[in-house]
Amino acid sequence: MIYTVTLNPSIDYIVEVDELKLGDLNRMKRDLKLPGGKGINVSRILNQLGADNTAIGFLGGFTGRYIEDKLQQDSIKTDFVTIADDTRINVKLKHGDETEINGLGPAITAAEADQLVSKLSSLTKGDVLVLSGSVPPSLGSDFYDRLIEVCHQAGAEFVIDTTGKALLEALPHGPLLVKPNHHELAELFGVTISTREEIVTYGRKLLEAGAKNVLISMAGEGALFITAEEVYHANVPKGQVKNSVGAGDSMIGGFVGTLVLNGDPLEAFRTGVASGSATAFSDDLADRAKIDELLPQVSINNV
Ligand SMILES: Nc1ncnc2c1ncn2[C@@H]1O[C@H](COP(=O)(O)OP(=O)(O)O)[C@@H](O)[C@H]1O
Ligand SMILES: O=P(O)(O)OC[C@H]1O[C@](O)(COP(=O)(O)O)[C@@H](O)[C@@H]1O
Repeated sequence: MIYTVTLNPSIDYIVEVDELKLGDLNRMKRDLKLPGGKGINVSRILNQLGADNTAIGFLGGFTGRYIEDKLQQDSIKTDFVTIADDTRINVKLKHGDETEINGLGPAITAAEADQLVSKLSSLTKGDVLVLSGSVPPSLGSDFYDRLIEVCHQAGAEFVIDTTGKALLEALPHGPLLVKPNHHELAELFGVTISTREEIVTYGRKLLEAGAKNVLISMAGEGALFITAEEVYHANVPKGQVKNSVGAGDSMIGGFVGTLVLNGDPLEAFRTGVASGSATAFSDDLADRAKIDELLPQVSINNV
């Protein structure tokens, strides 16, 4: 079983304006509310691919209920801890460009945090825990360490998609997959990266530090898959970008779902790229039909 963990879910409020006038009244051209948060997005893609999974984490208040309802409408299995505070709302402003304003997240009590850890007591060998997104400040920056320890004791695998110190500290515990984008990779090492060779150099450092598989996504420039033996590049299909929020999460969902379903890492890479692009070319996250349509357009080359 795959479990996705979203410690900090969100309603993604996507707002489109023709032109953004700061300090003035702007009227929306279009708006859209989506259940968001990185692990939740991964679960939505896993469901499209038919990979059995359960979404867990913290949800609270009217915003939490909205997300829970939406996930149930999509027949996604959930087992969230209900918290007293409201789940956050993240604003995604589309004004020719995309500007994101993400909330810090709700207050989570020690008792609520313990409840989440207890939910993982049934974790066993063969399970995969996908740890995705930011950690609400009230939980403390080392909360992922606690979950990784539970995972380790159970002999389960984990994937981690977060940034900075939390990601670096998770590497020695051997994540099945990490997927920074090329900007996050540069930030992680405090460097500027301008060539593919440099991306490979720093991507390899993530392997050396303990990751089993490394994907580096580069938005419209394709993606790299770095393993202990090989480096592969995938192109991205052509299409009109509608909304790239959730493209990275879709890539992780496509990769992990395919790896668990058929065990072929290159097919997992191809499906990951097709899923990311299918989301970029959709208003909401990708659906199965769009992923299947794009799959034949993704080719993978050894570099
Ligand atoms: N402009 C784009 N055109 C085609 N595919 C895209 C585009 N932006 C994102 N994608 C797809 O989504 C994947 C992840 O996107 P990226 O923006 O790199 O991740 P993140 O959302 O984590 O920053 C890419 O590898 C690609 O497959
Ligand atoms: O937890 P964070 O880092 O604030 O990220 C949450 C945001 O990331 C998203 O999951 C999208 O992530 P990606 O675009 O990286 O795939 C949104 O749904 C959500 O608003």
